[in-house]
Amino acid sequence: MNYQVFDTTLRDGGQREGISYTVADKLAVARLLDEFGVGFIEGGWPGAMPKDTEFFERAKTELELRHAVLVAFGATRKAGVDVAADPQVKALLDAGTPVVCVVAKSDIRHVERALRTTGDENLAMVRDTVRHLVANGRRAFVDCEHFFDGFRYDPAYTASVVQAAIEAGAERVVMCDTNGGMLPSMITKAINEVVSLTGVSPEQLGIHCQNDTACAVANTVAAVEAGVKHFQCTANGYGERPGNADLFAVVSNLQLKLGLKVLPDGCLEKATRVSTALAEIANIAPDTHQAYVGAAAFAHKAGLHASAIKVDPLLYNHVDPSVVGNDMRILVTEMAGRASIELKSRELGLDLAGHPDTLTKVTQKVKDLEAGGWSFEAADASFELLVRSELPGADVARPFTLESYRVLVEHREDGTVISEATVKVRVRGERVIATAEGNGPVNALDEALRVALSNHYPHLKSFELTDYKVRILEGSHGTNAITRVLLETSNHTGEWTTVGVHENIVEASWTALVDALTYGLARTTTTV
Ligand SMILES: CC(=O)SCCNC(=O)CCNC(=O)[C@H](O)C(C)(C)COP(=O)(O)OP(=O)(O)OC[C@H]1O[C@@H](n2cnc3c(N)ncnc32)[C@H](O)[C@@H]1OP(=O)(O)O
Ligand SMILES: CC(=O)C(=O)O
Repeated sequence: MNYQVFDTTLRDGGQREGISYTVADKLAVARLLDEFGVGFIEGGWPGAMPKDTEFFERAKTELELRHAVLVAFGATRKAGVDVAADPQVKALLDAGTPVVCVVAKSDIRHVERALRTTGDENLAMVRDTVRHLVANGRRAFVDCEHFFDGFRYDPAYTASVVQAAIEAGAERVVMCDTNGGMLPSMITKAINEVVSLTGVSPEQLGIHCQNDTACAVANTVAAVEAGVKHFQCTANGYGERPGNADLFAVVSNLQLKLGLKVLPDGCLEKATRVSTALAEIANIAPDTHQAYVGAAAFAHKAGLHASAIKVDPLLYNHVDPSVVGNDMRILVTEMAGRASIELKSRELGLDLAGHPDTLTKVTQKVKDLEAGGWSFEAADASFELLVRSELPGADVARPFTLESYRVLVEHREDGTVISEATVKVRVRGERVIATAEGNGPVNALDEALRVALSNHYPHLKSFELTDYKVRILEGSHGTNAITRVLLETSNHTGEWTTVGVHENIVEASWTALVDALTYGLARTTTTV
């Protein structure tokens, strides 16, 4: 493959606030990145952190990579120090990777003020380090820190760093937008100028963009369009400050928009799964709105979109979601039209194509309910029950009818608070009264209802309430706010979400609870 996809999730990605990979995490991340087909995995800075040193040690026996080669990251030798005597450079060789990437100063202001040395000594540091690495059998890449800022300030000096690295044997010189302040047009201009100033081919250059202008992906793509074939990215854009160029967006753009083959066959469709798995390991909630791989990347809310999608999904999707392993979803909200309802119902296994009246009724009902505070967007189970109840010959068998319920909350002298609920229901012709305690009113109601239904529906036992979200919505008069409850229930076959809305939180919860049990029982009994 002509292109070098260089991943630095384990090095620059780890510089994101909140991420702290263990060595086991790092090994797991490397395996996933390899599965995704990247060509290079920068694993960390051996010698700087014990965890990174251990990672490279363990990688020697525990990592079997199919696509990628491992890269150790470090810095050029210290100013005034013999390269062979520099312990950081020695640690890079000890890591035993085929490739080493060293960061070098390429902005004369940094050389003089941060390194506190001369331009000539910095060039010698670059040359010595690259030659030493190459002499020890390593492929050497050089990350030119603050390349674009430096090139604007003193083009001749920055160009001389590039030339020094190439002449010493560096395979790639990577132009880093370290402060992330560039825009795509600035990247293109600088690359064209550096190529003509140095005579270095764009193919010998690489790109590494921080995301401080929110342009890291665009800047990376611009560099590739300018002829650069090595690009550095991180999974999900993790990295220092606002992060780096998101690997998944960059490779998807290059493959799907520019038609460049940057990953091995069959890898791009793993993007969504790998992105989510890497978020789990980083212990960061996946960004649902992330381009290409987010859960909402192909989620459509607007009725007009749905009506066109009904004709052809590509009318409102920039690519087929399956090419990156994602799915399209239709959201049902007050913005839905009949087409949204039809498509969402189809997603849930209900064909409403021959039921125009039902479509109209459900659409209006959703709009009316949402105006009153309901939200079906995240409550597919309640939506499905609503559709089924509007179908001709309504096919939802309610497992019980309610006569009444009552909940008491008791604060005892010793400070404990106990809730007790009594429900009176009719189940298959039988009147049942059941009472139960719980740690809160909703828990007590749930318990009491289960007791009441358990003889007729023994598999209710497997249902578990897994999430309970409450949102207080402003009422029109300020004082009469209403409550929306979203309830997530699961059993061994899956999970489902229901919604309830009322001025009274217990009643809102009861509505969501009844839908949860009704829906769950409909899925697990043949009687419904
Ligand atoms: C742009 C980037 O993101 S590059 C990646 C940056 N990543 C990290 O810094 C994470 C890991 N870093 C560390 O663990 C530590 O900073 C270490 C181990 C590398 C160095 O720690 P210390 O020796 O305590 O030095 P400290 O961090 O205070 O300062 C950095 C030193 O490296 C020098 N340095 C900075 N860049 C370079 C370079 N490209 N080549 C050589 N030396 C460099 C600085 O001049 C400074 O030297 P000094 O100690 O003689 O003043
Ligand atoms: C090397 C690097 O991470 C940077 O310059 O941003």
